[in-house]
Amino acid sequence: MYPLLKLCGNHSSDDTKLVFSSTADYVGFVFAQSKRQVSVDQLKRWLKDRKTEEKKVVALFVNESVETIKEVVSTLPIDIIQCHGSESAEQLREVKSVTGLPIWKAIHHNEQAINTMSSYTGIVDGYIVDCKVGNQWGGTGVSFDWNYIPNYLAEGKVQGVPVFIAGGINPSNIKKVLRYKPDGIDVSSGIEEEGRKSRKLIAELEERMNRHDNSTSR
Ligand SMILES: O=C(O)c1ccccc1NCC(=O)[C@H](O)[C@H](O)COP(=O)(O)O
Repeated sequence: MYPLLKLCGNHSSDDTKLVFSSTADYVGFVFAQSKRQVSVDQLKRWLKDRKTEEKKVVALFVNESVETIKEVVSTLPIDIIQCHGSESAEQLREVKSVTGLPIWKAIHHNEQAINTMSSYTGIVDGYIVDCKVGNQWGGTGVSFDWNYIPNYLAEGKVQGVPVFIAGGINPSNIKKVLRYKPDGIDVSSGIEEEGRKSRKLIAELEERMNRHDNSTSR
């Protein structure tokens, strides 16, 4: 079984075209402050000619107000809201109740991370376990210690929700992370060349995940 694949941080019309022609299950767009930040108007244009029902579109926020999140998701065909900051369980409950959309929470690997995860039990619909570097919340290209992956997967199982592994995954190390059998993987920097999503790197990633057969039946 393949893990689910999320390709995140798409920030141009070309990136969007590429990831929609890939075998990714989820395509992610960053609304938070970042070199990959997108605006509602840009995304409206880029998604106009895409068959958005073929992929799930994920909107990523960092410590954003409920009002702004509501505005973004009511204007665009967003399927999932990903909160990638230090949002509390109560804040996520409110986002979920106001938008009616599934919520994924990023968990930044550290000694308290499993406790943090359990504080969201029953509220969130999935997790992205990522690496925090300095004041950057994500998209760093840096991996955490993958020996901890089984602990995160076990907590996801207890909660009955999928756990995606993120942070520094690329075509060269994908085989290693797949050995842990994560529910999903989330990649951004590892499929970029000169800051843009690369057809070649996406193809290499898919090749190493053996997802080619799948793409024809989607
Ligand atoms: O991608 C960003 O620039 C970003 C900025 C602020 C918060 C989160 C961000 N990205 C989150 C993602 O979903 C990435 O896919 C994830 O962090 C993995 O990134 P990478 O290590 O570059 O593969």
